[in-house]
Amino acid sequence: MSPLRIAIAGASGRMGRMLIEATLREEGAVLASAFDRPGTTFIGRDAGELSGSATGVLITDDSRAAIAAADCVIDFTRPEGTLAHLAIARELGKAMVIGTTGFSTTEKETIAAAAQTIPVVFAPNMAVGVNAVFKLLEVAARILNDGYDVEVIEAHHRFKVDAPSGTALRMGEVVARELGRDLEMCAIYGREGVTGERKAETIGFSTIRGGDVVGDHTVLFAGIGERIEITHKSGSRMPYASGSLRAARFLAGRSSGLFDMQDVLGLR
Ligand SMILES: NC(=O)C1=CN([C@@H]2O[C@H](COP(=O)(O)OP(=O)(O)OC[C@H]3O[C@@H](n4cnc5c(N)ncnc54)[C@H](OP(=O)(O)O)[C@@H]3O)[C@@H](O)[C@H]2O)C=CC1
Ligand SMILES: O=C(O)C1=N[C@H](C(=O)O)C[C@H](O)C1
Repeated sequence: MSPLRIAIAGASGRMGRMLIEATLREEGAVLASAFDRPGTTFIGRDAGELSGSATGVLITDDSRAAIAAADCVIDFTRPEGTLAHLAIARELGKAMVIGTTGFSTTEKETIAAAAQTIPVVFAPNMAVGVNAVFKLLEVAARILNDGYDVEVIEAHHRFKVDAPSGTALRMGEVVARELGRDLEMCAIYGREGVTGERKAETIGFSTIRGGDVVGDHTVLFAGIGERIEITHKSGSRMPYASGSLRAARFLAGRSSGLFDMQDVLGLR
């Protein structure tokens, strides 16, 4: 069988570098191309340079040519970049794994529309452990149900541009769905001043940004006389990259459809 050809978008970013390293290690996959936006320092340099291994693949700013050379694009950039790459992937009939976070509702609808013609895995967190936590949250919410206040706390590095994290929002969605609530109606994003007493049906979000924290998430169920905390801590970005390659393999041979890591991991 011919190897799965992978294109990495945002190649010189934190995740881009990790994805190049993971692709080079992945059996049955090859790094077909690596690209970044025009003006980025690493254009024209070897894609392996940032992780210390020569690949012969140069980072290009020609996104169309890079996508054309691959079977699947893995994209961890910014919403506007991802949507531009998605339009090209759709036109060329290529699969796409999207890890970017911070999309608006309308932008998410654009992704869903594209997935009617190409296969897409779109997930705020590709790590197996985080996806296991989503399942644990369903169970916890089902059992605890009433009488526990739900708060989601997340911490990330100082460079992160969106808040709350996509993972924190998904955790909130998972718990809200299980409790029969609509997150859009019950989410509280930070508190300040005289807020009044906490309303029972709300789900609160707290965001910490600092240093090089890779990504920590806790969901707190606070009752009277007891507290339950479900926590995931990332020590490395490699689990996100490995999960993305697993997602790319999952898409091989599919013609269209919108999936997330729960589908990839068979957790539905
Ligand atoms: N789903 C998951 O498992 C995970 C998701 N993420 C998400 O992935 C995204 C990227 O994170 P991270 O790697 O830390 O970010 P970085 O800022 O380190 O990297 C982003 C890369 O994308 C490029 N880029 C920025 N804007 C555009 C654009 N408009 N068009 C094309 N390329 C662009 C950047 O180029 P330049 O340097 O020139 O700005 C850079 O190379 C974030 O949304 C983050 O939340 C992160 C980790 C795990
Ligand atoms: O920006 C990051 O770094 C991360 N972003 C994702 C998110 O917003 O949930 C996933 C992970 O937490 C790292």
